[in-house]
Amino acid sequence: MSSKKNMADFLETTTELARENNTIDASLYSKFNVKRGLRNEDGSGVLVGLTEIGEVHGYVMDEGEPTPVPGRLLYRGIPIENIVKGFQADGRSGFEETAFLLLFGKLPTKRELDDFSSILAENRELPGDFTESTILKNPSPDIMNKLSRSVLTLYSFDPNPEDVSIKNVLRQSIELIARFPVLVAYGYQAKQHYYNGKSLYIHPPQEELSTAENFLAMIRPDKQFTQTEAEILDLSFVLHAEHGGGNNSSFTVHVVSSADTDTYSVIAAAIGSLKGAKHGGANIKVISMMEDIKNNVKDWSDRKQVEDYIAKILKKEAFDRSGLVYGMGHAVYTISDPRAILLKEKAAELAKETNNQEEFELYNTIAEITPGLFADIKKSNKVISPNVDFYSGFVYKMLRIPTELYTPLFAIARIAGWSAHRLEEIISGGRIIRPAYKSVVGKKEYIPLKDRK
Ligand SMILES: CC(=O)SCCNC(=O)CCNC(=O)[C@H](O)C(C)(C)COP(=O)(O)OP(=O)(O)OC[C@H]1O[C@@H](n2cnc3c(N)ncnc32)[C@H](O)[C@@H]1OP(=O)(O)O
Ligand SMILES: O=C([O-])CC(=O)C(=O)O
Repeated sequence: MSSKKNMADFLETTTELARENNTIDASLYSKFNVKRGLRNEDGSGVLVGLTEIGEVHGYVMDEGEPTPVPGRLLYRGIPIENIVKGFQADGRSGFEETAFLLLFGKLPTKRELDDFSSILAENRELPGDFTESTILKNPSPDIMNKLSRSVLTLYSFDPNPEDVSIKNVLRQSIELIARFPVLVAYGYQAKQHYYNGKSLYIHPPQEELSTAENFLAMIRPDKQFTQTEAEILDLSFVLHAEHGGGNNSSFTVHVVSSADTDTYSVIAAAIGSLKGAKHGGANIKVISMMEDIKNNVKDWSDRKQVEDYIAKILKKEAFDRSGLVYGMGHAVYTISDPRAILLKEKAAELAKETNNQEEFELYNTIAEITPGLFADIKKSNKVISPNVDFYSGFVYKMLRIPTELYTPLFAIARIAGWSAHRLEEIISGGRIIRPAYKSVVGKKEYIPLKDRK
């Protein structure tokens, strides 16, 4: 009998095997007209669904070619800028109104908004011994990982988890929208305590506070926050709440919902998608990329020095060697992402107040020079600009929010959009999503074990 291999030795001999036998000849994709990443040849997305929830515009078709235009984002047909102006003019929080709009397809009346806000407030508290048994007993170094495990565990606390009737899915969705800030805040506190040796703070949610206010109170030992901090976080929640059906996590919601599974399974899958560095996880990557740039560029005000370093990143010679400048580029937007424009305005205000103007200028320099460098180095005609993740982390940093919470903050907002897409898939989808993969391996013989080499 051969001696037992340990995992490290086993991987040493099998990693290349896995790579070799999973590498498909790149020319076959064009030969069989495969829409890689569900993208057409011209970069536009393959049309796979209809939605009334979110609309994302980044180009217009001109003589069959996508032509860049400034980005536009609409929730249920209403431009995002008008939604923001509306609640800001009233001096109230906007996330609850936005979640209602996304779920129900209309702006709430005053009465409907009050009812919805108080239902959210009443449902924030976690059930039974959930905090002790699930969050504190099983902390995670990663809050997105903790969030998805918490969501999956909520299944066991739900008296009616499998029922996919609209009324039941709506109930589950509202509970999740209410509880996400609590799950994230407690997951963070557990990490701080068990991994970082800090004191443990479990502040109960307060009924009179908005989603953003509650979140800030729950992550701070003294529960204190300023009105400006709450307003900016609320704005960020509104801007992150929805982005059409095609973004990776909302599409995940459509795909998994179409199999007729439970709400917790669907939302856990979406959280896994959002965590990715090319999707919501980019907001954390931007911060580590900026730290790397700050450490490697001597004079941030010297455009040439910054250019040289960004060129190195694009050539896979610096930072994480992926070749990506995080926070830049988008599958739909070209010239601009309207959310990045609004977040940049907030970043400018905060940078002035908190004396972070030098760093703000560095962000702006990178935003300005990357599109040109990208075009030159990658020989690409794809038009790129800062996306929502570019300035959001910098804004959170100036709000004194710890970095590991940046992607979870995205999830606290996006649960509203995911819930709306799940309902839309259940009500209007009606077919299991099942595209085709062509097998290109050919026929092979089964060889008996004793004859294999
Ligand atoms: C909330 C959000 O999800 S917003 C997006 C957050 N993600 C990021 O900021 C990560 C950086 N950006 C990216 O990776 C991409 O721009 C994406 C994933 C957002 C969109 O990508 P797509 O529009 O689908 O472009 P696609 O993946 O087809 O890229 C085309 C080429 O441009 C490159 N590219 C796209 N964006 C960037 C970038 N920011 N930096 C360097 N190269 C880029 C790709 O690597 C690819 O190169 P290749 O042909 O050599 O493989
Ligand atoms: O639309 C996308 O592909 C990604 C995005 O910006 C989002 O989900 O907010």
